[in-house]
Amino acid sequence: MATRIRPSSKRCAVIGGSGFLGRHLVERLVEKGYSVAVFDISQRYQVPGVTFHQGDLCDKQALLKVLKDVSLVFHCASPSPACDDRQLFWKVNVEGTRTVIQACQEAGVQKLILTSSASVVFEGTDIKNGKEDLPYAKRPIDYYTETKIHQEKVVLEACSKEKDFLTVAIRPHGIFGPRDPQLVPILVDTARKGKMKFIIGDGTNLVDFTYVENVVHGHILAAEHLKADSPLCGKAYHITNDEPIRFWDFMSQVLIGLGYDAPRYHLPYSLVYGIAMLLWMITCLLRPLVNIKPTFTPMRVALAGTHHYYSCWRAKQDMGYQPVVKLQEAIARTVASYPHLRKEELPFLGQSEAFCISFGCVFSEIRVD
Ligand SMILES: NC(=O)C1=CN([C@@H]2O[C@H](COP(=O)(O)OP(=O)(O)OC[C@H]3O[C@@H](n4cnc5c(N)ncnc54)[C@H](O)[C@@H]3O)[C@@H](O)[C@H]2O)C=CC1
Ligand SMILES: CC(C)CCC[C@@H](C)[C@H]1CC[C@H]2C3=C(CC[C@]12C)[C@@]1(C)CCC(=O)C[C@@H]1CC3
Repeated sequence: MATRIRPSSKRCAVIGGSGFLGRHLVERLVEKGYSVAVFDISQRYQVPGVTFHQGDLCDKQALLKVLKDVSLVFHCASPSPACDDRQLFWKVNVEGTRTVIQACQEAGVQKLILTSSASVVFEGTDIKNGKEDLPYAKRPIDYYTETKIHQEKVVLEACSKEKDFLTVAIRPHGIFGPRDPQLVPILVDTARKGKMKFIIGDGTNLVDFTYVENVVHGHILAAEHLKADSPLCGKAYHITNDEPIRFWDFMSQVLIGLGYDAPRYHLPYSLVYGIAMLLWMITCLLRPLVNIKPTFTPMRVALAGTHHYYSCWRAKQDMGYQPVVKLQEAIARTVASYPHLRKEELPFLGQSEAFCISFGCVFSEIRVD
């Protein structure tokens, strides 16, 4: 019988390595002396020593070519939550992840680290210091979350010491940092349209925002501690900054840092959530004709108006996790990294005019892409 030669434990692949988190992860892995192969549907950068493989993770043959001499795989690919395309989420996050697992097992990969999400337990109601044993959301708010739940289950169930294939899921929350295509750009876009004048709810809700380097650190620690006799096998781990902050304070700090005004008028949470729900249903009905993308989706409103912060005690205990960049330093670095999103000085607009325009915008403007 032919014996399989084990690839070095420092040979890894990053599926989704062209994305925001993926690229930060690749850069850190290279710094730590790993040899890295990136697998992604698109290539957006080049790093010396990193090989790029363009392909769809739903394509097992394409994956096999990359995974054949790799012992460790990070899977951080997903369609953007903003696309709200149920079929695509199922195809990539659930079916595609099954394909990734099969390809890993056939290629002899020993460890798979999945980027899941703390949102897998979020149903739109308060979560305070949530632990990993909270049940999965029975009624997930959006299709993205629905498929992240199935994806995490599939990966954790595949963990098998007998098959020499170990898996773990990292659940970050609200990742931010340089090059993020989501949080800061959407926030600034919303502010530029005059829609960031309002605080949804009383503004005291605490939330986790996690700096990308801390998320990367959590992934690498998980990879290095995942062994047949370790408690990590088949488990999920919250990775946060361990400094919950008021959602609206975080938004305000980023906005002010970039030269925009902080939101200050309050709107009742249930009113905004109801309107967001109504708008979402209308967009679904109209979808065969036009693709409308409202800024205030039910998920975003729920995230903006409820407490949702998580304990990372399990990661501290099992893998020695501690955030490496504190929140205030992380916000400062992030703001400094977006000079192109700074506010350009515009002619002065009176406070009452600004209020009327913004109030109208929030409810009336729907963007048609
Ligand atoms: N950004 C956030 O706040 C959070 C993100 N996550 C998870 O972290 C992971 C990374 O997210 P981001 O870096 O923010 O997203 P991103 O959109 O920047 O990166 C995702 C990457 O996946 C690739 N991809 C998508 N479909 C693919 C396919 N079929 N085959 C191969 N590659 C494909 C994309 O091209 C992209 O490069 C995702 O799994 C996401 O669910 C979890 C919690 C919070
Ligand atoms: C329009 C404003 C009310 C909000 C602007 C900022 C939001 C775009 C972001 C605030 C919290 C973010 C977040 C995610 C995406 C961007 C935000 C909604 C996720 C949904 C990304 C994917 C996940 O797995 C969970 C994240 C939670 C926080």
